[in-house]
Amino acid sequence: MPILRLAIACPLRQLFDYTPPPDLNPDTLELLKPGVRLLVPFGRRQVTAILVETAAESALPADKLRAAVQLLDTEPVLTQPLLQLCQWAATYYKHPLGEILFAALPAQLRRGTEHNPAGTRQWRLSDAGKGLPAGALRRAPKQAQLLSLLQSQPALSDAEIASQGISRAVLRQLADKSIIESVDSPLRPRPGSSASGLELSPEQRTALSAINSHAAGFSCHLLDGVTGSGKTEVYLQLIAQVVEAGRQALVLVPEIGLTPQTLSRFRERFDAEIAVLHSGHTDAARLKAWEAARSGRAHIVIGTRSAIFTPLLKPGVIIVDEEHDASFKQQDGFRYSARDIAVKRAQLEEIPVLLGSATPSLESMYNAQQGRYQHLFLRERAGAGVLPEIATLDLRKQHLQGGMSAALLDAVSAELAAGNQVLLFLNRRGYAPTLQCHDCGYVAGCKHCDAHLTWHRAAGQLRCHHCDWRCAVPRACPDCRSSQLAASGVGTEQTEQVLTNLFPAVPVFRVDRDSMRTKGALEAVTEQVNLGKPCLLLGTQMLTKGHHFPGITLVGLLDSDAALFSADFRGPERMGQLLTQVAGRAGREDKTGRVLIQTHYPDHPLLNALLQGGYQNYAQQLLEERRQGGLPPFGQLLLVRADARNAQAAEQFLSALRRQLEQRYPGGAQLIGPLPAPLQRKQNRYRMQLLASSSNRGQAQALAAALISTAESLPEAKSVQWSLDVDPQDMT
Ligand SMILES: Nc1ncnc2c1ncn2[C@@H]1O[C@H](COP(=O)(O)OP(=O)(O)OP(=O)(O)O)[C@@H](O)[C@H]1O
Ligand SMILES: [Zn+2]
Repeated sequence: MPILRLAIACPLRQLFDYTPPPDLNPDTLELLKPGVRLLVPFGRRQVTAILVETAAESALPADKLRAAVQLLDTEPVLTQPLLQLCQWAATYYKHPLGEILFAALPAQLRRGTEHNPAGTRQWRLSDAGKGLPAGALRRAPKQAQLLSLLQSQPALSDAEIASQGISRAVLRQLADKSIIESVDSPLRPRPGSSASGLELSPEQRTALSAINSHAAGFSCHLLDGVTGSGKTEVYLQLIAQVVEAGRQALVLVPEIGLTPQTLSRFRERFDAEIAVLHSGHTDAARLKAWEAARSGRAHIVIGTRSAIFTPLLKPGVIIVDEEHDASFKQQDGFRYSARDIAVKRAQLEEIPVLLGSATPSLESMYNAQQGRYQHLFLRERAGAGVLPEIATLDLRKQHLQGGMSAALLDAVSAELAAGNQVLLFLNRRGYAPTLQCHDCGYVAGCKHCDAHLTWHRAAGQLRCHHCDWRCAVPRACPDCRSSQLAASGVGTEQTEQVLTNLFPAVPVFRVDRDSMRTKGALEAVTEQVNLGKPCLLLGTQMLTKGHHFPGITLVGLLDSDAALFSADFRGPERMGQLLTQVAGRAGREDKTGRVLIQTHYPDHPLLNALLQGGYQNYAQQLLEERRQGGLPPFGQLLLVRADARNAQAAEQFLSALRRQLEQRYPGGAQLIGPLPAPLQRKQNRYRMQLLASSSNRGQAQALAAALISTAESLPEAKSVQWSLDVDPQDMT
């Protein structure tokens, strides 16, 4: 009997040994392939487990080994390369494999429901079955009937077999005799499955053929194309080729990029099955999409971050759109980068991967410069579009209405009068970021976090944007009883009100998390805007990605100052990306566009570098600074976070961790901290950090392993919650 080495969804970084279910007959032992699920006793419960490998013996004594209860699958739910990918991720991110594998499964399969891909599984004759003569198995008429059916047809589904009055028992009997075998419905090439694409520009053609010249085997390409340069068109034509060759394309988009507009662009182009994986879907819908991907029925799989773990029968290409986007990094639990995992997956699946962006991350830029990725450029806008002119508006000493200067408002009204559309960007929702007492200076703060409360005027509430705590707006100052409570700062709700008053004749569409909460709200706005009539679009980050509004000729950025003074070392990179992406919404077709950036610091060196040199030169300058600072991509970072009910406990844990590491690895690593997190108290927990950096990857991996084993052994760990973030993106 083989020993089954199983992964179980629990925080332990180990596999668990079991013996096979006792009632499994010897012929079905071969069903025990890595990637199948089993039901096993675990403590006093029964849980679902995934077979990772089999072994001849176990380190446990035989009487300590427990038997699995039931085999749940006849086919592995995770493909071999995917299993390998998860194992790689467990090692790289130092995260328990069981949790990673179970996160990769749809919820229903995690719970241990038997997996019966009804209607999708197909059966065909095995080689042994093909060797049988017509009319064989005469003594078992039902078996003979199924055999003869399969002798006349290449494959039949479960449903088709059942419709012939043949029971599952008969099917099992033939399968057990290895006369028939199940096939996942083969993906057939779909020639002509796509409506013909646009005629590519020379740059687009060069990019596409560069990717094609590597089509067999692994290769990684960075498609670095200015906003509106037709990157999506390159993806679509690449996907068409992949689908026509009978393979599947996996497309990752940022969380807010998976808009109905994006999807309809794919649906219009392809007469192929598209599976969409999105956290907003119900469990049942997710399972269906996942199954379509795994069985090979779906030709195209589109999803956000976690879709990178979707099993594919015949992968042909992986595309990561807006590869710089922060939402590709998971910020809690299993803290992985879907972009980095995409590259690893392509390597394991031996297929090309394409990372696309108008504002590539410094990591990808550097990888391209080092020759690890092939750098492909689209320097011009596609079709008739030209890149917009960008200028700053000095806010100093200006009178502002709803956060807008007279100069900006003049520009807005001129565009509207000319029949054009305007987009205004303000990355702050609510009416005002703070409510302040004019008499004593009191500022309303969250009870549970070190943060100000945002005033949501329409709702009559103050809300914490960190923990979502809410309370009614006080009538008087809680400190001095004065009634002089006033808004300080401007949020989208306030700007919307000002715009509605100033431009009563044009519709104002506000797009932020509050106004777009209801299903279909964003579609409704997009539809209105695409009618092309003059309108004002006002929004947060939600408006920056995946949107193509051809009628917009003016983009205004209301407040760019906050981004200039970020505490995070990635702040300048994010600012450059955000400004470039927002600006890129202007003048996307035949109309030329203009961008106005409001700031109190028109001479700020970062702003000037970006506006004068464009994102490419700006990024180059930032890379140089990172090199000098030994920061990513030149060094690797590991961030240990700890939080506790009191600040001392978190600090003591991290100090102890630091001391131990210094003793064990003198001179091996640079450690900074423990330091308070930028938001030190959140939901009544005190948060501290210890940052470790290393100049090479091998060393960083060894250090990460040491961090984990040391932290797990510290007695101080009992009173804190802690986690390790490998390649942290957000240091808050
Ligand atoms: N070869 C082409 N000929 C004519 N028009 C094109 C061509 N390629 C793309 N376009 C058009 O140009 C516009 C912008 O293209 P697309 O949305 O693909 O750009 P993008 O680079 O993906 O944009 P983003 O800035 O949103 O990342 C679209 O309307 C598209 O239909
Ligand atoms: Zn709070």
